[in-house]
Amino acid sequence: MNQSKEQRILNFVLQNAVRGDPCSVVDTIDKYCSQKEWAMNVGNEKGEILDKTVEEVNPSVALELGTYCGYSAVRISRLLKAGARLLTVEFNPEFAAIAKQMIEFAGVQDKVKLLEGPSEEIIPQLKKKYEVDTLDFVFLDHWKDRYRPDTILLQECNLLRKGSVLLADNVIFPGAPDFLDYVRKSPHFQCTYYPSHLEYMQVEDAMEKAVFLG
Ligand SMILES: O=C(NCCCCCn1ccnc1)c1cc(-c2ccc(F)cc2)cc(O)c1O
Ligand SMILES: [Mg+2]
Repeated sequence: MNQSKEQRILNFVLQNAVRGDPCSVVDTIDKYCSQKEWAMNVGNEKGEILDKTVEEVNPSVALELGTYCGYSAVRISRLLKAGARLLTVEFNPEFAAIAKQMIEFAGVQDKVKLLEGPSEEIIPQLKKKYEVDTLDFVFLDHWKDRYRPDTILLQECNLLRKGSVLLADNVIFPGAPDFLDYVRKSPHFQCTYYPSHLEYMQVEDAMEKAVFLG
């Protein structure tokens, strides 16, 4: 049975990165995906925007929608203070299995909880099943047509508080036009646009930050 691309990425990390060193895992994934096989990790250029936002927010509780191979889960969790945690949601079981191993190899498993399933089912469970009060930071990187409905669902579930920060990947490519329109027109969000490029490519992309105003 031939390997998946995601399995090849994981194997390259297991063979070339330093166990327990999140930065080396991030750099090794970027090396593989820029030189050998493209993959939809947020990448280093947009990753630096992610880093700056996480450092600015310094979240106690963070949510990621769209784990994929765990690149941004490792990237985010390496910046979290002691006791802070990241909940990351992945729908695809194969991706989740790869991400679990990636997170463990990076040594950030104590900060990260990987939740498998559809975001529309998991979000309403966060308070009671996962003991979340409100979310300080949300990274949206899953199906682009789920950004807007899940942002509405987060509000309906009272998971956002005044100052909660949403950061969305790919708002230009593949694009999330309905999400951009929604948050930019909503009186409940203060938005900032960060032009960038698609991971490992010279294609235009961008990230949108949307701060919940309550
Ligand atoms: O689709 C993307 N991500 C979601 C993957 C599935 C999420 C499953 N899931 C997890 C939780 N709930 C649902 C994505 C795509 C691209 C891309 C760019 C160019 C191109 F030619 C093809 C693709 C670049 C990204 O940066 C992306 O993030
Ligand atoms: Mg993305």
